[in-house]
Order: sequence, then structure tokens, then C-alpha cells
Amino acid sequence: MPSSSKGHPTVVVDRVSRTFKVPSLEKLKDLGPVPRALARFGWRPMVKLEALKQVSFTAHSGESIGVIGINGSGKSTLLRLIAGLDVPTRGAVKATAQPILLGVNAALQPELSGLANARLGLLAMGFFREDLEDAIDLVISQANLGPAIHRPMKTYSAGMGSRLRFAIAAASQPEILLIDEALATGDETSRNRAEERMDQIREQAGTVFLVTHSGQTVEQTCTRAIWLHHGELVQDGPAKETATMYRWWAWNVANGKHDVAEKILRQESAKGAAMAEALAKATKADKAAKSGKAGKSGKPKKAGTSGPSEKPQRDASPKSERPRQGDGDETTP
Ligand SMILES: Nc1ncnc2c1ncn2[C@@H]1O[C@H](COP(=O)(O)OP(=O)(O)OP(=O)(O)O)[C@@H](O)[C@H]1O
Repeated sequence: MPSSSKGHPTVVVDRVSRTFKVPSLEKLKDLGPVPRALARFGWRPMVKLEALKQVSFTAHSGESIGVIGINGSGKSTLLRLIAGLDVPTRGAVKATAQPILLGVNAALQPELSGLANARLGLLAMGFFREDLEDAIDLVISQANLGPAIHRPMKTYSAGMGSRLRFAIAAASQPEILLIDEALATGDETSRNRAEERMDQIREQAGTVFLVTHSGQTVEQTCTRAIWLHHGELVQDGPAKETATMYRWWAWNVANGKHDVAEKILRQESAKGAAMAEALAKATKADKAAKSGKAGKSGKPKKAGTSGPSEKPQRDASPKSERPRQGDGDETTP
């Protein structure tokens, strides 16, 4: 596991909630005869789905943060909010630089060669033409696709495609790199190369977020981990402890020990809630201190982003506290 050397705050997620309205028949039986009749003709009532509920944390330079949790727990939603591709329903996301989101579905052109896609991808990320050739050399060596770099991307395997996407995103030397499952499809050698590159970015005082289902990947490649469950932050702590607890919880679920799993979840959620409360207090105190200063100069500062109509703000001045780790009992792996 890489060692943690925390620097300045780079991303602040402040009491962020994201609610979607989705068509569903789940509550149809509670509705009257008219909606039930309409449903027979294809109409669907809308229900609220809370993808993220009051999630708060602060990321720092030099950290690689694994975001873990079961399917539908809110991991990708969180990354999209940090990238600025979506806005929170409530709360604020702030970042000191534009995060680069790397997803396995990143839009590249299947008809074009890997090399042409690398060129397009780099230009799309804002590279100037004079820097392009050096960056392309970096992509070629990072992707390590050999002659396949000249073949159309539609002929690539999933792992080859993800190697190229990772190489393109990593070439931009981003201050904040967001990776959504990109390492999952790569083979052992490409995973090692990707992990090396992530370490380099982190060491150059960047922040890396890695969404994955694999607790083991988090232990091996991250300094810190955030565990989401049904949109709630269950735990935020050192990668090894958090990922071990997640794996222990998952093992209990898989082996039908639901009472132990439930106890682990409650125990870890309580720690997560205490941490969120501490962060909220610190943020409030920070805002109060700032507005006090602004008041003296007669220019009050606007508070963080809230509501769906506003864009996430891209500045940060956070504080955070960490929870204690648990004592050993049956909820300890
Ligand atoms: N655009 C959307 N519209 C409606 N619901 C959405 C949308 N995006 C996400 N959701 C819902 O939000 C919840 C969280 O989804 P998200 O993709 O963030 O989960 P995840 O943890 O990344 O899942 P996975 O591990 O399966 O990729 C899910 O219930 C999903 O159905």
C-alpha cells in the first residue's frame, strides 16, 4: 500500500445529496384508480431515488482515495459530481482544479486508430499542438499496446481500450484524476503500469480517486478509502482498515451472516456520521470566520453551491477530522 503524505485540500464535498426522479410502478398500489388505469396504457408514476445522501469529506493533494461499495451505492454519481458533469440536489462540491474523469465509457471514436484517438483525446483535454507529440509519446509508452496502437479502436479488447483511456487521461498530468473502474478490465501488467502512473500523479502532489468494487485493489493502490452504501457514507479512513472492514462485511453478506453484516454496517455508519458532523461543524466555523472577515470589508462572501440550478464551485478552504478505528469483536475481521 502506498504511504500517505497529506497536503493541501483539493476537493471538498460538503453535505452533498443527489436525488433522481425515475419512473417506477413500485408505489402503484398506493395510488387511485385513475393512475392505475393510466399505467395500463404505459404511463409511469415518478418516484424519488436518493443516489447520495448528505455525503461530506475533504480530499488532499498526495492522497489516492478508493471509493468502494456495492452496485448502486452511489460511487459513479459521486465521481460525476466531483468532475462537474452533474450538480448536487443539495450541498456543494468544490475543487481547486478541473478534475479529469476517466471512465471505461469515455467517448473515443471506434473507427479511428488508437493513435488518432490519443491525438483527439489530448486535444479535447486542452493540449496545445506544440506539446502534442511529447504527450503522444507518453500515451504510447503508458498504453503499451505495441503495433495495435495503429489499429481501429473497434478491434480492441475491453482491457486494451481501458489501457488507452487511462494513458490519455494520465498524460494530462491532472491535479485531480478520477478513475471509474478503469483498472478492472486490464491484465496484470497493465494494472501494474496504471498503478505506477497513479503513484506518480499522487507523488506530484495530485489527488487520485479510484472507484472500484475490489477492496483488494484499494488496499494495494490507495492511501485512503470511502465506503458508500445506498448513497450514505459508511466509512472514510485509511485504505487498509476501511477496505478490510468492507471485505469483512461483504464476506458476511455472501455467507448469509446478515446479523453480523448489519452490525458492522451500523458500527461503521456511526463512525462515519460522527466524522460528517465534525466536518460540518468545521466547515460552518470556517464560513463564519470568512464572513466575519468579509463583513469588515463590507463584501460578504457567497456560501457554497446549493440547489440544482447552481454550478459546483471550484475553490476550496476545508478542514476535516477523522474517526477513531473500532475495537475488536465479531464485527472485527
Ligand atoms: N441518471 C440517472 N437517472 C436515474 N437514476 C440514476 C442515474 N444515475 C444513477 N442513478 C441511480 O443512482 C443510484 C447510484 O448509482 P451509481 O451509478 O452512482 O452507483 P454505483 O455505486 O456507481 O454502481 P455500480 O457499482 O453498479 O457501477 C442507482 O440506484 C442508480 O440507479
